[in-house]
Amino acid sequence: LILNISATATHTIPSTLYGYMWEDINHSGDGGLYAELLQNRAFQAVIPGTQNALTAWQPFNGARLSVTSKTSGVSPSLPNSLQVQIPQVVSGPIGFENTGYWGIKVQSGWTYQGSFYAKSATFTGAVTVSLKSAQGTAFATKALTGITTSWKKFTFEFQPSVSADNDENVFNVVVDGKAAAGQNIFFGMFSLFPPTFRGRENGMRIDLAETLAATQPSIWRFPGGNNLEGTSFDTRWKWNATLGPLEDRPGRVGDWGYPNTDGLGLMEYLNWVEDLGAEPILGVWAGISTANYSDLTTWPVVPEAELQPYIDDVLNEIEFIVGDSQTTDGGKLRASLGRTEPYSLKFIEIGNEDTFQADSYAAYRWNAFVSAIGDRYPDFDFEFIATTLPSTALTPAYQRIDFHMYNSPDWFTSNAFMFDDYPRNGTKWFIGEYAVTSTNDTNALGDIPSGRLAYPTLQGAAAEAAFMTGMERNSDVVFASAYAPSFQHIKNYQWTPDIVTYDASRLVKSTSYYVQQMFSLNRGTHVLSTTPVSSNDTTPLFWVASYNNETDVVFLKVSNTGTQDLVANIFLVFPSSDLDLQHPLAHLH
Ligand SMILES: [NH3+][C@H]1C[C@H](O)[C@@H](O)[C@@H]1CO
Repeated sequence: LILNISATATHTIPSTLYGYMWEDINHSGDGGLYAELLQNRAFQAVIPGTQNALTAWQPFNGARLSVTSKTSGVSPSLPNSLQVQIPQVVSGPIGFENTGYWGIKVQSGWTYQGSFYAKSATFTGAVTVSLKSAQGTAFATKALTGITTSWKKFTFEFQPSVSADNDENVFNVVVDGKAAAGQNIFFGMFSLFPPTFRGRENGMRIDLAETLAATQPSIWRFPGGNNLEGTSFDTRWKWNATLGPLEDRPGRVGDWGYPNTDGLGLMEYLNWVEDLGAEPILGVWAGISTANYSDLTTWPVVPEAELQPYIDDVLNEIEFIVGDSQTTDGGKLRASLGRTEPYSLKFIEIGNEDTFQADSYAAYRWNAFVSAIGDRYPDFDFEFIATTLPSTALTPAYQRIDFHMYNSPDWFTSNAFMFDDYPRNGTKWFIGEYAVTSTNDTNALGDIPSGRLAYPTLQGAAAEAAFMTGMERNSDVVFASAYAPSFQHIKNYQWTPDIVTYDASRLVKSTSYYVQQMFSLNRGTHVLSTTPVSSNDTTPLFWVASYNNETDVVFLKVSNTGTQDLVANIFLVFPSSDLDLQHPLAHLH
């Protein structure tokens, strides 16, 4: 392949071009990026007496465990407690254990910080907590005393003496059998954290956070995705239920079939986005919930006459994020939670993938939210992003639209040029979710036997790269993009493929991860046009040239989607007329 790269820059490349879409799916948040080690830590969003109320908890040495709301909970937001009944006849330590999110990493030298609430009408003895292997080896232990008849919070920290050689470890809680015989003890709101990314309290798991940060994302779309929407209006993601002390966060049943602790809440997300140096793309709830995936047309929609409370909710969420800490309620609340300075917020996405209820989106929902936000915040030049079909006419007309692409390698390669002749009329696209999901050209979201990918593949990553060259070349109309979904806990997931797969202590970066990293780390500021001057067949090759006018570097990104072991000799040819030594492109890196 011989390419002519023009020395004249075409358009600028927006700084927001590469980043992530994020929602708690596949235990990407709880059990993933959010560093809490104990699963079902506060018995949130579970029904006492049902099987899953005790998810991740198990008795030790014969204690009888049950989740109850009959006794007052740790807080109004956390009505459920763990009731531990100690048999009449028992000797030795007795209690219960948490098995974590399918394991707990035990690392010597780490300081683990933990807490729990306890009360008992009769028992006043010591409670001993420890990290233990499944075989009973204790790595770290702490005894706590002072249980009273009313809830009391116990905090502790400990350092494992040695690292465990696997993740089959438990957080073990015991009392002395003789001292507790025949008695009831109640526990609630457990928490156990390892060290976190940048040491942030209630923060992120270091290895996973570093993996995402290492791709230098410049946008972070959150909190969803379907997980924004809720399986009912009342179980939608509620920004104000994800703030403040963990005792004040009720949690919810997420849209992906497991309870969300909401410990990774709005402020944790906004702090994380700042740590990444990225722009938040805030998804706001827009009046539909995902009742069931089998029939998308039945998803309930808030009638126009009942929309105002949800609009007010969004206005208050935005005030919490950007409001003045002296003069606005939202800003004062934010300051009271430790953040005086407003967060930066530019992009607001109205809803998520609202293509199944496009009529109500077009008829009133889009307009209602955009107008209300614009009226309330006239001085903020928010960029509103629509999430319905691009063909849907909206009032006001959308300037930016989020469209999702999950398809086969062939679809991505044959659509790599879809934006080359897209009208330049001011409308800009956010490919807010995309991935090669299947080798099946006619059913990209089927099951594995029908071609669905369990994990990203080299073929898929090369096809994604081909498509990305098109997005970058046309980044005057594609202002942002995000592979999705991001994370997958190998022990419990709902969607494949995903860009990073992990368990309690290890992670695997996929081929698609490295493609995202390559495109994101090697960014030009301007696109350069190219002309192939070779005669041989270039169909399997896709490329984009760019120039960074700060570092004075020319980038040429090439994807070889060919199946043969095609060797591409790439010669960068500059027309001699352009090659005056003063020209910024003369110093080729
Ligand atoms: N159905 C996909 C589209 C939706 O927005 C996400 O929640 C899902 C996986 O990323």
